[in-house]
Amino acid sequence: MSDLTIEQQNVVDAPMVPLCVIACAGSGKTKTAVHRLVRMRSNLGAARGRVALLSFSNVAVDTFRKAYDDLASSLPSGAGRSRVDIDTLDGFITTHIVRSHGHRTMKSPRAAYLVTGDEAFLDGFKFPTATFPQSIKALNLAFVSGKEVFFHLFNDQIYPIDDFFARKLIARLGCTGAYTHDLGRYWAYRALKEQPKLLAALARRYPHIVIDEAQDIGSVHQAILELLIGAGSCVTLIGDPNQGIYEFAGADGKFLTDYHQRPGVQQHSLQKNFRSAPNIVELANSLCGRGDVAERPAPTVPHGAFFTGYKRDQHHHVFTAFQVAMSAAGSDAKGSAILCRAKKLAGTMRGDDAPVGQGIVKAFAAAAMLRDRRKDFLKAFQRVAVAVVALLDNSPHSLVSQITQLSSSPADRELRKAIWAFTRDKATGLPSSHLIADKDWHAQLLAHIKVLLANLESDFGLKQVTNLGNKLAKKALPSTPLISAEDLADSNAKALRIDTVHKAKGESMDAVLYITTKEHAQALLNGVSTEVGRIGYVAATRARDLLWVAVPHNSLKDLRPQFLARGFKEVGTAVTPAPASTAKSMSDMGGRNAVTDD
Ligand SMILES: Nc1ncnc2c1ncn2[C@@H]1O[C@H](COP(=O)(O)OP(=O)(O)OP(=O)(O)O)[C@@H](O)[C@H]1O
Repeated sequence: MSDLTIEQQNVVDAPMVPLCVIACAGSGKTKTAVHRLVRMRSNLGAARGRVALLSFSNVAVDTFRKAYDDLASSLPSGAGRSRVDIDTLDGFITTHIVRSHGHRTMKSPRAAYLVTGDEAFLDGFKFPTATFPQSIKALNLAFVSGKEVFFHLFNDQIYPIDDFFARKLIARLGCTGAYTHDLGRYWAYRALKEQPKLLAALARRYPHIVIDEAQDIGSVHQAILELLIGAGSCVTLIGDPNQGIYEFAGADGKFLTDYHQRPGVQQHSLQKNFRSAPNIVELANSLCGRGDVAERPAPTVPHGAFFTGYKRDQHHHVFTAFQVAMSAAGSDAKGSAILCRAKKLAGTMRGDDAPVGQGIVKAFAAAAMLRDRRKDFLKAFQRVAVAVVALLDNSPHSLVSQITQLSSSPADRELRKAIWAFTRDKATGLPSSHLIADKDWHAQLLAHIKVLLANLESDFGLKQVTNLGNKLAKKALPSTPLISAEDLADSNAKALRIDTVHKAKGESMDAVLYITTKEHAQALLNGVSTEVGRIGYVAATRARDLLWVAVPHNSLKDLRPQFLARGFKEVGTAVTPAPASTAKSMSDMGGRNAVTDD
């Protein structure tokens, strides 16, 4: 453990009390949390309780699990090495509360199951809005001043849902055993409130809970944690309030920032940034008002924070110029990204095509694109599961969940295997998106689906609908391949990942290009007091060596003085790919004189 810094070591060595660790970007929260976990486990010795380390994404959980497996070998064999649970907070809640005990509170005769939101039977579970009825999937819950409040989001705006109506709708769905992601937390909270023995048993089983990325704890999560704290669990929070970007989902970071004020909570802080070059750490400090210290020396390659302009619909000029700067900086294309705030813009910049086909055929077409273009096999599998179930007659409401969630039933596992095989295998299952959509792709889809449905009937007793032809009609399919010619050519620009800031959270990247609107750039420059400002902060602090912020060309005049005042340098985008010898001049680009305005 000698490679920990003193501040990290202090967290690891702290007594077994609740900690509040406020840590800057790139400060090694992962390493610190895993070392702390090993120490806690070691301190507990043969004691019976388990320790839970919880975070918010599956990627973070995988990283923690690997790191724990490596480190835990240092524990003596009797130290209860395996009495540790590493999971997402929602995974923990689902496993220990909702799936095992939720049905009693939900008044469901069967165990609770998660719905994706696309199941056909959910058409009967909608709530009215000012415009059109919305699916229960869009119903959100928050605690405001200790009171449950129901709402939905539309165009980034929050709209309340009538309390009486929301409760009735949730209860009606609850009776079927079904819950959405948001409602899973609601039922977990209610189950703990209404089943005191369950709460006591859970707190006894988990006397210590450590939560990473604690700025993302929403109000319902917090209400659940408060119950566990009240029942005796010792909860440690680790996070960075400046990276709180889930306010829209009820996570305002206050639980983390105020936690140290509670009696018995020990406060810690991590202020060394291992990720970014010193001038990017300085910029981060200037945005958030902290005084964090860069652990890395300045790289010898061109590096730093730059801004530039782009013209409407001409992002590709910026992409090209950024790639030139990346090669001068020696940035790895696989470990770099173009980021933006909105999912829709990320999709447009990636060239995601508008979905084709209609109804169930559209779902299969989307699945084929997810598999062939995005290589996202899991999402493709989930889409296929929903589409196949929609082709079955009178199937149980929980069937999609039985297929897509890990189930202990051997029959469910076999069914899952069959749907996975269909998703993967282009020759006998979901046809290749390289085929002409309205001819070959659709014909193969029909033929392969018929075989699959026949097998599902013979092996699992699942009957197909009688109007299969109608459900799989060849409507709105183009007479070209589903996948575009550009994708087939696998163009260079596509080699660079394009994603939302939310997706890139927690990652380190060699080079980051943050594409902004004027409003997003202004929020970034204003600091971390708003959510959009914090989104900009998260984008900026992903970068190890190179950060570019691109703003609409016509806002450059207004924003330029503020960028320069924050320490950014200006670059133009009319850069032609240049030999490595231009690297030095890229590093020196700065101020108005060096600008090649486009
Ligand atoms: N004591 C240390 N010595 C050397 N490198 C370290 C140390 N602690 C952490 N690091 C490195 O710092 C980098 C950033 O760590 P990590 O990704 O855990 O940061 P983080 O605190 O989660 O950041 P963020 O909140 O911005 O995502 C990693 O490459 C990690 O290996």
